[in-house]
Amino acid sequence: MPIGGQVELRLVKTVALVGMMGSGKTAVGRALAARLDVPFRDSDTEIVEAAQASIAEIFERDGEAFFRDREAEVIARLVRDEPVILSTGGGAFLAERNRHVISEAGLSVWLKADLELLWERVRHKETRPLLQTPDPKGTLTQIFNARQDIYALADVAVEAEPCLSIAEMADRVLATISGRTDVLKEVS
Ligand SMILES: Nc1ncnc2c1ncn2[C@@H]1O[C@H](COP(=O)(O)OP(=O)(O)O)[C@@H](O)[C@H]1O
Ligand SMILES: O=C(O)C1=C[C@@H](OP(=O)(O)O)[C@@H](O)[C@H](O)C1
Ligand SMILES: [Mg+2]
Repeated sequence: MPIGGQVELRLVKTVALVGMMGSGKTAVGRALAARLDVPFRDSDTEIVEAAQASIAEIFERDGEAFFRDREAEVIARLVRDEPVILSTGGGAFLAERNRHVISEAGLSVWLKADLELLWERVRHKETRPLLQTPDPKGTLTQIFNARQDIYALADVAVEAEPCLSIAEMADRVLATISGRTDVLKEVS
């Protein structure tokens, strides 16, 4: 991908996007992969395709623990392959096994958004089973508070802001990691 003239950047290490539901992992990850011309993977999508069922159906039918096991398998498989942009599900980074495989093979990037922005993004969607409660905003707040310290373990944090489009967020991630020569190599 040519950036700023003749410089081309080649992804040599998987970049795993982590963070809360609604932080933009899926949307920004897809844009970032397109920008770098590398494959995009989303752990939720892989699970859904393998199970031939939605995330909500898997939670309902098989339970969250089953989903978390499939999620760990998918992430371990994906980080072994060629470097990709990998968008994880919001709960994935909580598990030590996932943090471990991601840190062995890739760079973790936390898309850090405040609660109001997250709520605006998830409030009208029914695709996230953890928010199907009588008080979804209260639940989101609890999850947010419980997870912040764990997301902070990521290698890099990138602030999400309401004024930034998906493409601008992808640019911001790229700008943040562009100095990491272990992740992006300049090809002339
Ligand atoms: N920077 C952004 N600007 C506008 N909308 C966004 C942005 N990032 C994400 N969105 C939208 O917010 C919603 C949640 O984004 P998504 O990528 O699914 O988040 P995650 O995968 O982290 O749960 C989607 O409708 C997506 O299109
Ligand atoms: O935060 C979580 O525990 C979850 C986040 C979801 O992914 P997104 O973060 O992409 O919405 C999905 O994996 C599942 O609903 C559980
Ligand atoms: Mg997602």
